Amino acid sequence: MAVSGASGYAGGEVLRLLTTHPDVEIGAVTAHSSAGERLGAHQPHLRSLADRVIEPTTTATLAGHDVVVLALPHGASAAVAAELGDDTLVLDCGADHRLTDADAWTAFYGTPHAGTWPYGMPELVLDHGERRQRDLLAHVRRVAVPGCNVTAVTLGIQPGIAAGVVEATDLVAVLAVGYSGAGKAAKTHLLASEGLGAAVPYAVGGTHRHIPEIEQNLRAVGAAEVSVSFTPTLVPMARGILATTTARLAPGADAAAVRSAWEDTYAGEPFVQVLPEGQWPTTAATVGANTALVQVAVDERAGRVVTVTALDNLVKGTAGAAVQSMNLALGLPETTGLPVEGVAP
Ligand SMILES: NC(=O)C1=CN([C@@H]2O[C@H](COP(=O)(O)OP(=O)(O)OC[C@H]3O[C@@H](n4cnc5c(N)ncnc54)[C@H](OP(=O)(O)O)[C@@H]3O)[C@@H](O)[C@H]2O)C=CC1
Ligand SMILES: CC(=O)N[C@@H](CCC(=O)OP(=O)(O)O)C(=O)O
Repeated sequence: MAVSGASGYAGGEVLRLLTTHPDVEIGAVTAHSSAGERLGAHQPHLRSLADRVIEPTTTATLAGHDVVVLALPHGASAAVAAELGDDTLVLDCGADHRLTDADAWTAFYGTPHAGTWPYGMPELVLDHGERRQRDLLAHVRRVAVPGCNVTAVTLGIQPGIAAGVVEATDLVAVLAVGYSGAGKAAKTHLLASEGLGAAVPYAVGGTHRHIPEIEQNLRAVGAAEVSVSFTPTLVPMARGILATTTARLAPGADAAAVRSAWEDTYAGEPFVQVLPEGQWPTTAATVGANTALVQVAVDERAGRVVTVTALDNLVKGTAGAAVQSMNLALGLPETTGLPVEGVAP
């Protein structure tokens, strides 16, 4: 198996998970400007791979691998994937192949649409619970790994939409997000003097590129019409997303129906846990784990449901989702090689 973008945050996290995956042998590690350097210079925490040499990302270096993970900047993956055979399993951690609507892609990303691949969110409820997305991932050879913020919002609110206990036309999502979500290349995000001790909103006012992806997911769950107001805020932590999503309670729904919608949706899910009533998720409890922690409550006064999801953007938000989808595509047990325990404090 090859990992492209191996010097970056997402590629590094894929490699960390693969070092303990029993069915995977790590082959080429490739990147761009760091080609020719030791992997250990970029990923000093990956001791067993430290002496690997980063290769350039070319057809030749990726050829001959059964599985290729692409963790490249937006726009770079389509050309690379086109050179890989149809029998190679390619998992794209970038956004290029997530959206089905080419117009929505162009509106939010400003480039031509590269196409649509099977979507790598196994827990996504389809058609009000008839199926889950995992049912569509067996034997696929292309996977679009979801956006990390998208995963947090979708997992948080989808039980209410599937069960019809919330309205999907007035969703408000506000997120606290860690800096690693922006990637190593985002140097402006790394000015410690500005970032430490500050909460910094970005992509405010309906401009964030994850909005059409969230709406696409919630339509797949069963919402006829979806509208989401989405506001992320950078907070001084390396990893983590805490997504708070609120929605109007549907007519006739009550707190008991809301509780059972959330608990029933995630009862059998290995990587999504609805916490006991009254206990709220924290990002700290998910660091390093392929786990999303979810809680829900009804704000009777406001007539709204409030759901909070915490996850590690680099694990359940990217690399863990990639490995989970890889397992499904290869016919391996879905949980293979994926930690559910976090690191604390
Ligand atoms: N960080 C996160 O939480 C998440 C990231 N993702 C997605 O994963 C992808 C990677 O993100 P992330 O790891 O954060 O980014 P980084 O900036 O940390 O890493 C980018 C990687 O891509 C390589 N690269 C840059 N340009 C090219 C190119 N033209 N051809 C080949 N390789 C190139 C870099 O190599 P080099 O260093 O050698 O130049 C580096 O290995 C992005 O699409 C991102 O949106 C998705 C979900 C969450
Ligand atoms: C802090 C930060 O900037 N986070 C990124 C998350 C990126 C992500 O999930 O990946 P894709 O870009 O592949 O969709 C953001 O909000 O855009």
